[in-house]
Amino acid sequence: MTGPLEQAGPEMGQNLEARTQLDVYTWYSPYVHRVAWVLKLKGIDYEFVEENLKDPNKRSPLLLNCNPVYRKIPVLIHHGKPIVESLFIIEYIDDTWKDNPILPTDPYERAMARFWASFIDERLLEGSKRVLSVKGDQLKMETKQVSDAMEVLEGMLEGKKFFGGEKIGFLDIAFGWIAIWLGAIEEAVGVEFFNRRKLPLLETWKDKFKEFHVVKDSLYPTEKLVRFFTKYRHSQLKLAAKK
Ligand SMILES: N[C@@H](CCC(=O)N[C@@H](CS)C(=O)NCC(=O)O)C(=O)O
Repeated sequence: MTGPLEQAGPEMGQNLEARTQLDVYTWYSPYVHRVAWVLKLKGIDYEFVEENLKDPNKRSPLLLNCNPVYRKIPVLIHHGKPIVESLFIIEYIDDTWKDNPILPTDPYERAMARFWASFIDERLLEGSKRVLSVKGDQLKMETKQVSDAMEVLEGMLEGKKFFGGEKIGFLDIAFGWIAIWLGAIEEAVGVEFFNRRKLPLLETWKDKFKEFHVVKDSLYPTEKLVRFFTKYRHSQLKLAAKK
């Protein structure tokens, strides 16, 4: 999926489903999906503007203006002001549209939620990108790091339905890509992160998360993701071989 995402009037929001079905360049982006899940969860209408990320040297003037530092998507434009970085965008949305809050209100709980969300981005999101890009002993090491992080998450689900407790919250949204993307990465690389026996709570959470109404609509066939990650892996390994 893609960005920038622009909050807009109801007429523009009505086009959302059509636009998300048609997106071609960045449909795979977990960062964009997590923002879109929150916008949908809160019932916020928005215009979805797609960015073609194929050529790293070609970025739209809109993206370059909105995110001159990282030149990455997603970006949320609200009242003409851009907000970047998916987790910050989600916090901004939660602070601005108060219905269906997803972050805890308690300051300590909020700080912890931020801590775990950044743990997940570093250890799991970046970790699984590294898994896709290496072979041999390095692959074993990176796979173990991701599996260890999964075990930490399993422990956090003890006695809970969702990471947010009884209902889906900030961490479920931040971790959500795991439920959808990680299995496809396992298949593309031929490794195992999700061991049903070792991680039964995460397995149950994964199934429940995928059933959640805002998530259900955004799922892609696993084969499409596996094909995407296989291609990505080949290009990364080819690049590494040239170095
Ligand atoms: N930490 C950022 C990561 C965003 C990110 O990596 N976006 C990718 C798409 S999945 C991107 O824009 N890549 C373009 C590039 O690196 O040039 C976030 O949470 O929003």
